[in-house]
Amino acid sequence: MSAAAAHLPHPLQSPRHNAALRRSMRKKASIRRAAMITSAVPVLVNSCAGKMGHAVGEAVLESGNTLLPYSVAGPDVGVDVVNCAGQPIQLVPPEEAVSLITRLKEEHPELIVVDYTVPAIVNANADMYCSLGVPFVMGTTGGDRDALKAAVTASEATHAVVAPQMGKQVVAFQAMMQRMSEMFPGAFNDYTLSVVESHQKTKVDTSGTAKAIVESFRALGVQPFDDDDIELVRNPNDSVDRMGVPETYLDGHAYHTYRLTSPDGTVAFEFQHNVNGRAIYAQGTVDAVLFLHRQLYGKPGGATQKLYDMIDVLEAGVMR
Ligand SMILES: NC(=O)C1=CN([C@@H]2O[C@H](COP(=O)(O)OP(=O)(O)OC[C@H]3O[C@@H](n4cnc5c(N)ncnc54)[C@H](OP(=O)(O)O)[C@@H]3O)[C@@H](O)[C@H]2O)C=CC1
Ligand SMILES: O=C(O)C1=N[C@H](C(=O)O)C[C@H](O)C1
Repeated sequence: MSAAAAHLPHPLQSPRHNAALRRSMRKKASIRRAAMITSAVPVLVNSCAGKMGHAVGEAVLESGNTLLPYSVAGPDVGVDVVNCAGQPIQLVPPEEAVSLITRLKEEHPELIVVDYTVPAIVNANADMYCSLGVPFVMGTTGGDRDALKAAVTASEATHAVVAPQMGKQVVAFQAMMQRMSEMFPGAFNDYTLSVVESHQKTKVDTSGTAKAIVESFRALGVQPFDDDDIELVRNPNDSVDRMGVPETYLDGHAYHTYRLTSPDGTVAFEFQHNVNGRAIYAQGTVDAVLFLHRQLYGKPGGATQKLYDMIDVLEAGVMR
């Protein structure tokens, strides 16, 4: 070493080097965090025997995440195995749900459950996931929604995304109506509301999305309107002739029209969201799974909320 160099600070101690070292350590930590949250998320979908569960199973695989090869199905399911994009999924009866989920949670500590079952069991399933401490995305509609949300909020060990609507653009419309009602409460005072929704004939309940959006119309001041006032179309002929549903989508469509009319009949507003197929819900569900996983494992301290909805997921900017 030359005499001049002997007077220079050792490179490992120079301020510039230390700053570079800190930058490099920060970058490595961020890469480690990113690796953790972009590694495949293990997902159990109940029930892959149903239409939405099946579509979500395929979307999980398509997204490069891990679809676990089991699914809790209904009590009367006629087959043992269903095929999701080439992957066989073993169907498990509801009475084996607790032991299955307990085992899967041990094997996959970052397990997230997705539920697309039936309104009659939505509360029982949510209570089960809460008691098992497994995070879940609840797409199933109906049941007692207040009790469902209260169960998640009160639960000690779990977190959930609960929403009747997972389609990004419909969620954005829902958020817009909610914002409008908060910004301009009473803007539609005394207007008359009518709502008609058409779905496949197998849908057993009233649209959960319509119910959620009607809440905003109530806050905007419309004349008394109960959820029971929502008109349901389940007859395929009416879906085609009256609502304009293409015949190819009779087995999977969701057409909603909300009409607001002023007290003297001189002003009218109409809002529509018409969805054919199930792709936007399946993709949104995967976005919700990744959002929940990121909340739980992607940041120091974990999730800040117990209960999220799809407006939270949309606001996080993570919907594709
Ligand atoms: N959040 C959103 O964006 C969306 C929500 N949905 C909602 O998702 C739900 C499911 O819709 P969809 O897939 O069309 O309905 P399906 O009837 O096609 O599927 C429901 C499935 O749940 C099964 N099931 C019944 N009981 C149980 C049980 N105890 N445990 C596990 N599975 C059970 C049924 O089995 P079986 O037939 O043998 O009884 C059936 O396979 C509905 O509430 C619907 O409104 C739908 C689309 C989008
Ligand atoms: O059952 C369906 O199909 C749908 N259910 C959800 C609801 O009830 O709001 C969402 C969409 O309408 C499709």
